[in-house]
Amino acid sequence: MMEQLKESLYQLIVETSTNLPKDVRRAIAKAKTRENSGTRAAMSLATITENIQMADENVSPICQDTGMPTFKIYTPVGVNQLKIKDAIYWAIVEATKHGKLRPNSVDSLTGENSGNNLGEGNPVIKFEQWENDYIDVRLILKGGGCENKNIQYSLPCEVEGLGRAGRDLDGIRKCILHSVYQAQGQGCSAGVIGVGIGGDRTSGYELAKAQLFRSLDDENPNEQLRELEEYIVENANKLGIGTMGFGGETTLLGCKVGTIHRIPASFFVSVAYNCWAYRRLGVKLNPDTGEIQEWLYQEGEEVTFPKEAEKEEEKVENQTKEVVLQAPISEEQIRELKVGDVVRITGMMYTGRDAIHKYLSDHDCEVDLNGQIIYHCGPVMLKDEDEKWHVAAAGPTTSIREEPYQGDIMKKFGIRAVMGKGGMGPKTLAALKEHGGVYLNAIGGAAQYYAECVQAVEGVNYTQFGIPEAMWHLRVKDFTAVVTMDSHGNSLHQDVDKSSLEKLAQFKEPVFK
Ligand SMILES: O=C(O)C[C@H](O)C(=O)O
Ligand code: SF4
Repeated sequence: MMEQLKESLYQLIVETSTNLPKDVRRAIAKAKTRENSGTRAAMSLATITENIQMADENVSPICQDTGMPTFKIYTPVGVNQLKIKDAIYWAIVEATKHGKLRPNSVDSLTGENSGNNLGEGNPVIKFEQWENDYIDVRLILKGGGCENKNIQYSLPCEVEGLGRAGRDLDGIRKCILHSVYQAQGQGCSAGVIGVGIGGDRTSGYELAKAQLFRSLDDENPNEQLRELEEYIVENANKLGIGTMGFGGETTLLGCKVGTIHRIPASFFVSVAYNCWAYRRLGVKLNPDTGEIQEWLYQEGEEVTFPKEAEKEEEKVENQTKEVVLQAPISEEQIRELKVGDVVRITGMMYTGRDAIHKYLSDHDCEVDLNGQIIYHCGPVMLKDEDEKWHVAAAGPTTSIREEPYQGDIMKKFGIRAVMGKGGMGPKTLAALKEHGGVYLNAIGGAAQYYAECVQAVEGVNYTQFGIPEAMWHLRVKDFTAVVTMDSHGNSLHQDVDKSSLEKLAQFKEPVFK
């Protein structure tokens, strides 16, 4: 029983990380039909769908951030839950060893990465008992970028763009619309939101996250909530934020709302935002043997995607101009770039994310970064038999976290380009103008697509910060990204934020009485 149980849980983890469920694939396929070919949105979606296909074929992580593994388990009375826990720990360690999960468990005080995804509070495992005669195990791998966009409202409140939100269905409606606006593209839109109405601050968020275990195709049995869910998806998609915040027709793939009782003084609306890389699967297990009896969320026809990212990239390039960037880059080259240009990077780039940015703000760098490109990325790395490193997954991380440091670091070390996703703020924009730099936006979550652009790992520094936080020296070829902030004070992110806030204000009038 134990061996089979371990194996079944291992399979669940691997499938969840590498094979996007069919209900999510259907929603993404539908979003794709709404975008016109030749737009940045169509290009992003083509990259995303090609990436989904590659992850499936390579049995490799869809996105490099394999999140905080969270299990929800129902067991028949009498089943030993401690044994299941042990089997999960084993499977998590094994999946990490094989590059199916990124080592993601970090000591909050020392910053030390445990290396195997275990640690105080990790993974999250929640048990319930039930009267059924099988074990139901569900797993969600929700990454950090979208987790950071979760938001909780306490009613009544004043909602930016929408005015007062009272303690009623219409107030709830305003909070949910606002939650989509405030996420912009930073949680790798188009996303899915789980909403919890009521509870306290903790159980409200729990409820919101539990909604993410519903199928995208289900229908809320509560008529008022069903209407609310439909309204939100329809109207959030009018905000024009689009895939990755590039503008476009689809901003939200789904909205699932649940409600629990509250106490008289509190009225919370909690929103859990999940990126398009909505990795959650489930299995029914035989309680005697541990064998998988059935996979969940996998009803219906296969949904596969053609490889057309390259074609869509070329279409967008033809409308602007194709620029090949190769470090070291001069200030003059950078000044020629404008928002909207598609660049292809060939040559070297260096990864650097949270720990590196903090460190470099008051230390020298072991690498000469003059004229170089910094990639906000925490990859999944694997070592081969010859002790050589290989990139197993390497999409961008949310850049805005580096906002306090970025401008100063670019100036201090002569960095000419930074690449990540979601854009950066006014401080960085001003520094790009002053120093001569650009911000490049890669497609969040497209970890397989970009891993294939990496030809060699030529070195690594700062491994003491852990695998995702180290500075990896990557030799790449044809690594495509869009200039979304240039050295002339232009920012696509600022523009989309402004126009989506204006659109949000159209939904001020009461809808649900
Ligand atoms: O940690 C990462 O690699 C990415 C993160 O999920 C993010 O969206 O910023
Ligand atoms: S990088 Fe994007 S797709 Fe990946 S976990 Fe973060 S938010 Fe999700």
